[in-house]
Amino acid sequence: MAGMAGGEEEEMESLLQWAATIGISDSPTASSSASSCLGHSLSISTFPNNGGRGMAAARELRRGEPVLRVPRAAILTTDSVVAADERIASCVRKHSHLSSTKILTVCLLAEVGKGRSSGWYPYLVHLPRSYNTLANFTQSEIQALQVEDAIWVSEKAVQKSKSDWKMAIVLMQEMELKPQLLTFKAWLWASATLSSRTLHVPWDDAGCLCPIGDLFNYAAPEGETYSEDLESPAESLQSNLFTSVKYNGSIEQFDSEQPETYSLRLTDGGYEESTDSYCFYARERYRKGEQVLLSYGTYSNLELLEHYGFLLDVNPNDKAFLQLNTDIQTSSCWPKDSLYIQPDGCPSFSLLCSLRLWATPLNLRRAVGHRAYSGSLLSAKNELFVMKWLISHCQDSLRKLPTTIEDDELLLDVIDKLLDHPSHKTCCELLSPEGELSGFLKKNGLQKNETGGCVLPTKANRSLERWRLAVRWRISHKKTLHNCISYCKKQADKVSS
Ligand SMILES: C[S@@+](CC[C@H](N)C(=O)[O-])C[C@H]1O[C@@H](n2cnc3c(N)ncnc32)[C@H](O)[C@@H]1O
Repeated sequence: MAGMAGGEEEEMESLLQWAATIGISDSPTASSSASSCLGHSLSISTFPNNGGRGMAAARELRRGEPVLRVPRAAILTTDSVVAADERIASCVRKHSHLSSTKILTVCLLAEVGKGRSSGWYPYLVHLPRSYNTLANFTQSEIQALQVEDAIWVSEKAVQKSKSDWKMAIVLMQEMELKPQLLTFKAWLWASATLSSRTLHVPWDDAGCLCPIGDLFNYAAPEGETYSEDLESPAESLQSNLFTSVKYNGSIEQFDSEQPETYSLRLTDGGYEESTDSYCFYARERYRKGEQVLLSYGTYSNLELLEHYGFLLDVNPNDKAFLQLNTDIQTSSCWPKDSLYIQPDGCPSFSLLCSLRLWATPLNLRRAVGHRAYSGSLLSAKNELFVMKWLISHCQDSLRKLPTTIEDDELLLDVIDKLLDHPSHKTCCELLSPEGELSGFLKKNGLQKNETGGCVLPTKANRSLERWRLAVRWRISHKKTLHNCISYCKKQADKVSS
């Protein structure tokens, strides 16, 4: 278990041993008496810059090769919790009007409340203690996102968590959960656990918690071919699931001697009814020691932050939305959420089409509609107008934001120093700057004389991590707008030459 401290490693060993006894395995020749469920295909390792704790290839893995199987008996779903406890079952029956995700959240808290007597205890103790999903952001951390849309999404996430908790509290009281499990803090923890870790199962929209299977970190899907029955990104978002791309084969083929079939699988994993187990496959070829990643679905950075509490510096699926007036939004029939700028600065197909139509006089729109919808340029004059409008709109948006990319990068540097060397002399030196940083320090009660030479309190440290995420998010948003300006300038030159 590369990169893990001694105690942590021992605890992890007990989880891997428990997992083996309940039939979780990364090997075709699984044995419930094995001392670990891993070792044949995978091992647990730490990837500091790529998700922290994650899965490493224990040997060279071929693309499409099965790497892990988790039997249904091991996964935690509402069904499995309820089946093991008649008292929980009867309470849940009385509250069947609650959404499946709220019920699973309550079931998770109920299992946590059982302590060592929970069948999933060895798994539950290894869940993260805290999360950085948007619902966990404080008002000042939300404001650090700077962009109105992103602030709105974050505030909505916080409000939704609060109202979900209020709706579920009666059920939790009836279950007689311990007082500390009835708090909003506990609810936030449980709902972030589900949001960031559940996998899709066909029988419950809330999904499942999958021991060991939820240790894969994320890689964005890029140019992969999905099977037709895959949920759309919107659907998978709605149900907060890892998107599990289904492989229409059988786990009977969990046999490393079938290279040709592996290359046909473009799958990460999914629940397979034929064997009643969750199965995971290598999404690409991995060398020994490399991190084995899973695609949870197609997400923009704001969506990753909302549901998983992280973002990618390079995310091919990121989207920057501009404030568009209603005339533009209604000039075509494209939905509002398809009107965005891609990370390379190129406007989305729908945005370009809408702008070209909007820039066309009303009485001529019908006549050029079919050309606009097929993605064609309408005229040099029209294109030039659209490009100039985009340039000035991006410049305006950037100007309205309180800081530049350069300011943000400097701030990020300071935050990194504070996180890396909280007890270092530099930490004290960093405590004097004006603006955002001094606001943060005040908010956390960290005046210069109070931090000299000591470690940052846990609460301040976590806040700093979330603030860092907000600053990284706004940098990537601003970069996209700058890229759009460059893209449009080039297009405008091309059209006018
Ligand atoms: C399903 S868990 C993966 C295992 C997790 N690292 C753990 O230690 O339990 C998903 C969480 O891992 C982290 N994560 C996954 N992929 C990541 C990535 N590419 N970069 C940063 N964090 C990532 C995020 O905190 C996310 O919410």
